Amino acid sequence: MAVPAASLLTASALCPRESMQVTSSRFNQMWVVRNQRSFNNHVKRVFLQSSLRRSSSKGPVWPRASQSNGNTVITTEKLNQEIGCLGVKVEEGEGKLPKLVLKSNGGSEAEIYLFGGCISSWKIPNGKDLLFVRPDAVFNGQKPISGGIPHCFPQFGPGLIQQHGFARNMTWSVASSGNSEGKPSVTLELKDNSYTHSMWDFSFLATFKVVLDTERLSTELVIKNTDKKAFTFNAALHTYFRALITGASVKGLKGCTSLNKFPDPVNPIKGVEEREVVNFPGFVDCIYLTAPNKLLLENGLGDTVSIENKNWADAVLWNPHMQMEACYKDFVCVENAKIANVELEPGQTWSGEQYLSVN
Ligand SMILES: O=P(O)(O)OC[C@H]1O[C@H](O)[C@H](O)[C@@H](O)[C@@H]1O
Repeated sequence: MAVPAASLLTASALCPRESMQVTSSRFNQMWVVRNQRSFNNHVKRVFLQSSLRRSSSKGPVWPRASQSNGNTVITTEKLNQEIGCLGVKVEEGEGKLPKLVLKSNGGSEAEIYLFGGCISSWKIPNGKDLLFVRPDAVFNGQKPISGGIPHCFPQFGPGLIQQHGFARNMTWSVASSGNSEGKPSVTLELKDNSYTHSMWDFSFLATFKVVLDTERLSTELVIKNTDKKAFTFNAALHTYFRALITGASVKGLKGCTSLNKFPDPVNPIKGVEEREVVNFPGFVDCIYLTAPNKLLLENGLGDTVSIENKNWADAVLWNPHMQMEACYKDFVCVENAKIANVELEPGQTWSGEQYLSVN
């Protein structure tokens, strides 16, 4: 299946600083004046906490553009000066965690928490947020954000390290930002540190590029082996879509080999999906191997979301049903995944692209 031509690369030009300052500096100044004190306090707190944790080889590292060691304290103003540009700014999010806010010329919006490199919101021009954050999600920089598009890396799990890996549990830094023809973009990055080495003893560079178009949210995850030895990993984008569970369904999985993790997640039942349209009548936790590059989600709220990908070989459907009684009716997870291990020799890269869109 063809992947949309709207390539991530075409939107990669950095913002011209001069035009960025003319267009967004007043807004940023106003925001900085209003928020700098509490935000800086948060920055100091995070820095102190992470310094303490670093001494015991644990915990997130505060991000910095042009990061060398990740330990430098940076203010909102500085962060905005470094990465803010037309359609991209830094704001204080839930729990005072920093988030990037992207606004396209076409009226769509996205929010990305640096903690977890997690896209928490994707609003199409009519204001509907097509992503979902669970009501029990915490924004304390300690636990992964339960919602939006969390990363599962370097394992989907279950496996030897924490469920879904550590990437959703660390603070990513901002490598660059840009705006091409009204489409804002940011590239986040995550590198190994003592925390990751304590679980998975390899050096890596993960970059995550996000481009927001009017009706499309594109991402590209690139994993590079920066070690001297080969490593293997697997990964997923654990996307939570807002939905009405009784009306939600996914098309495109018929014929795929399925690994049904219900009732025993450690010994999934192998089968073949025979349904044209897969819905969510109860607990669902199922891996689909070699899924097509395009799935269609009817979210039950009147939207058809196209979920396209390049190189995310597999898919996962998940809904916890009564295990999460308070919210299971309001979302489904349709995840692009790479379940089989990818092996990377030193210097090699792997990339996976995801394109979410509505008509
Ligand atoms: O609660 P989490 O760690 O975010 O994981 C939530 C779920 O994610 C995936 O979809 C897995 O297939 C499930 O087995 C898991 O329970």
